[in-house]
Amino acid sequence: MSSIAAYYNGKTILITGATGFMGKVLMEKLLRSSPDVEAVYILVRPKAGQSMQERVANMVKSKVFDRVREDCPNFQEKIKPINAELTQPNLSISAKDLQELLSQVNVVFHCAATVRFDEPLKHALLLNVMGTQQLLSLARQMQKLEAFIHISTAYANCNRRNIDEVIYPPPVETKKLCDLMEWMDESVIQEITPKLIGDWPNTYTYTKALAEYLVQQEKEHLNIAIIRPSIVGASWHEPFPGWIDNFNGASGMIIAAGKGILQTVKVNNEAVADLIPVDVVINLTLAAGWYTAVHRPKTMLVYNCTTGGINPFCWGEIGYHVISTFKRNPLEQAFRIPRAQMTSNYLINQYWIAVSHKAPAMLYDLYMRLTGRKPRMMKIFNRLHKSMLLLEYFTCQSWEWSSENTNTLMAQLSPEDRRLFNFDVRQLHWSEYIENYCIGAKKYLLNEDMSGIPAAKQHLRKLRNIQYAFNTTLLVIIWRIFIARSQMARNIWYFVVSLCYKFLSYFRASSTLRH
Ligand SMILES: CCCCCCCCCCCCCCCC(=O)SCCNC(=O)CCNC(=O)[C@H](O)C(C)(C)COP(=O)(O)OP(=O)(O)OC[C@H]1O[C@@H](n2cnc3c(N)ncnc32)[C@H](O)[C@@H]1OP(=O)(O)O
Ligand SMILES: NC(=O)C1=CN([C@@H]2O[C@H](COP(=O)(O)OP(=O)(O)OC[C@H]3O[C@@H](n4cnc5c(N)ncnc54)[C@H](OP(=O)(O)O)[C@@H]3O)[C@@H](O)[C@H]2O)C=CC1
Repeated sequence: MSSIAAYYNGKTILITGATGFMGKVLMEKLLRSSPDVEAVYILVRPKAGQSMQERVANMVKSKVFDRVREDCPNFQEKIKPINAELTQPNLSISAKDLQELLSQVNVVFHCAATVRFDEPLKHALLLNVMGTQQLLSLARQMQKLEAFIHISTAYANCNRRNIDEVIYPPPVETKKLCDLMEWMDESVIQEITPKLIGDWPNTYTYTKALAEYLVQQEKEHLNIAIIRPSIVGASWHEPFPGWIDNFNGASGMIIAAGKGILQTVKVNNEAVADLIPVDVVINLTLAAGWYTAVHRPKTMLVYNCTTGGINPFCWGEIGYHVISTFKRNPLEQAFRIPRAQMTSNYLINQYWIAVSHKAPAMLYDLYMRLTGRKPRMMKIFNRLHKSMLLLEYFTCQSWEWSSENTNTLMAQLSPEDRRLFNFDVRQLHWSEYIENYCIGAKKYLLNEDMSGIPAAKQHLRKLRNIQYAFNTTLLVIIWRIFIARSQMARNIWYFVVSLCYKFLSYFRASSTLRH
């Protein structure tokens, strides 16, 4: 029997961020592998006009729980939602709920965070740092707590090239920064944010670095481990190959490439693309929870959860596999044929943006206007360019993460645990993974049926014909203008035409002689 699965049976778990991408996969795996888990408390806030109860009811119906639904049809009875808002004092948890949590919880998995790169500093700080601090002080009061697992990011220390499994000194004293945020005007904060975050590319990675330091400060009082995943992508195997439900990380760009919208992207083709499948991260998280609770390591362990050092794959190779998969399995109603110019050269990239993004968008919008419809392509491209600008920091350079703690943990697992909670990325076959990623994005994110592929291929053929016709017309027009204006161009043109004519006459004469 798996020790990890056995450990969670009978335990009470608290998960923050359970409605998010990783939280859902964590909850699913936990409920499926340890069906006798006592209860899984999840902190959920009402959102977009939906109450907490409505959100949870919708969530448990989602595809991600299909496997667990089959194995244990009453799995949702184990899920106990708690109304909470991590940015509010005491997390906005009612006194009754709080008592229940403090007396019951054995393991905390803290996944909630804002992952947006453009989040205003104040809000990122409130949620990623102060929210974590509040949760830690709650955890200190939990009577039966055995482990606290904090999900950070491998890019929390992206201002360094080599990142070990240690906590680095924080860029600033958190308390001072929080005090500043309290009295300073929002617009001033916005203005000084680049100065405050310094070497960090965005408020997300900066606040995750601050949160790591806070977590470490609790190591004397709590049994803690930190997991640092790199760019979390679609699942490798579980619950289904290619399962994905949001546009974060590389997913949005992959889909934009499949739709033929993204035709050029600024990347260093040789830089390592440190993608990590979501199920690998979750297996490591559950294994680390078990190890922290059962073996109680003397020091707080940080686990870098990355692929680059073990099984590297470059952005250039990702681009190649994404495009070839989408040519074989096209997305519906593509804007253009999938193709990707990938370069780290600013000028070349700007050229391709003008030629293959802006020009087609303008032409398309003109066509929409002429046919009495609302233009929308330029707006989509402006949004895409904004996203590309925020992501290029991660696609134009490489980092090296050490993974000793992760490897040591793997060595501690029984063969059964290693099979059920596999996080050995040496076995990852990239081309197969990328293919499943693209198909998963098509099926689970865009809700496209695989039976629509012949029609999508037909649509691509139509786009190819339109493109050929357009290019030929353009070439003829340019040439006609050129000939009309330049004597030299005319001479070249007559020379080429007479050469062709002579060649044809010779060919015809020699074939007549042969007969
Ligand atoms: C050949 C190709 C190779 C690929 C080669 C490049 C890969 C390049 C990856 C680098 C990856 C670095 C990753 C760093 C390492 C971490 O730490 S990964 C995790 C960290 N967080 C993230 O990835 C989040 C990054 N995203 C953001 O911060 C924000 O989305 C951005 C980029 C600022 C854009 O903000 P925005 O313009 O306001 O757009 P956003 O609100 O996100 O989306 C608006 C709507 O469009 C939808 N949407 C977004 N994208 C799409 C899409 N593509 N299609 C359809 N709908 C979409 C959204 O679902 C959303 O819908 P609603 O929720 O409004 O209904
Ligand atoms: N995705 C990735 O590529 C990576 C993620 N990580 C880390 O993994 C963790 C999970 O990320 P991921 O699942 O992708 O993120 P998601 O954005 O999918 O999920 C974030 C979760 O946090 C919750 N949350 C956000 N704000 C609040 C709030 N104010 N109060 C309560 N809950 C809140 C969200 O709830 P709601 O549904 O209500 O919005 C959601 O459940 C994060 O800590 C992130 O930093 C690390 C590396 C890469």
